[in-house]
Amino acid sequence: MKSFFKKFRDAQRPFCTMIVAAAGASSRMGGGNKLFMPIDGIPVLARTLLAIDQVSHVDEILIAAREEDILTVSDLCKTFGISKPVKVVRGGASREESVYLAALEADSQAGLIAVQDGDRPLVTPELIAEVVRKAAVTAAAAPAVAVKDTIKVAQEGVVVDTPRRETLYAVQTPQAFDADLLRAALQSALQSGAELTDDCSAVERMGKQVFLTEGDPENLKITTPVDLTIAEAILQEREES
Ligand SMILES: Nc1ccn([C@@H]2O[C@H](COP(=O)(O)OP(=O)(O)OP(=O)(O)O)[C@@H](O)[C@H]2O)c(=O)n1
Ligand SMILES: C[C@](O)(CO)[C@H](O)COP(=O)(O)O
Repeated sequence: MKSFFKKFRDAQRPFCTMIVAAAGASSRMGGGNKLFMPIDGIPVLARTLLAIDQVSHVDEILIAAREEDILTVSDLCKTFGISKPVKVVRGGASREESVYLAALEADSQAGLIAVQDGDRPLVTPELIAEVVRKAAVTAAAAPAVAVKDTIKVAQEGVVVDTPRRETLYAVQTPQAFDADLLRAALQSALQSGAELTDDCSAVERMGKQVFLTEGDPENLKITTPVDLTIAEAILQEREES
């Protein structure tokens, strides 16, 4: 933590590495790598990278990809003219492992590491910048939207609890952290075998506070085929407005 604040003082703002998690199996998409599927002619991963590339708070991009996709991902960065320094590294068996392996490759100056899902192509540069700014003063930040549905906790199909909706948020990416904190938290989570679905959870396990910024309902994750259709519709609406 001390080194983070030192880097922040020395450089006005900390050097920020953006990890893009792109080493998944796309199993819920039901065939093909979703990250290369086009939305209005531009592949999902390219859209994500183009948004990140516009954010002045981000200094380098590290993409975790499956071994067999490393060349394709490097070519995609060239084709779409990504201008920030980019490294493509081999991902792991789980999302956490992919992020941890990439975090080990971050530039030694990095005071902050942000983590973006490769499959959130409608993320905006403004949302990214806000999360990074918040993490620079809190050490851990993530965008979230209040849930609209009533959420049930159930076991074997039977409801066991109904948490108060005012306390519930759907968290998105990018999630941004002090670099040393994130590496330590992911290492600890991986060693303990904890199964986590986001990076904040690893930091929460360390007893650290995570601060929420305003998420965007349009920052959807492309998970199943219908999400491609929804994303196309959102883009069309953005173009018309
Ligand atoms: N071992 C893994 C698993 C996931 N991811 C990435 O983490 C993001 C969020 O994961 P998810 O949406 O679950 O993607 P997949 O794991 O590819 O999807 P599925 O669970 O349907 O296989 C994706 O950009 C995915 O490529 C990763 O980098 N490494
Ligand atoms: C990190 C995440 O996008 C936050 O909403 C989400 O938890 C990833 O989940 P997945 O199961 O890897 O799709």
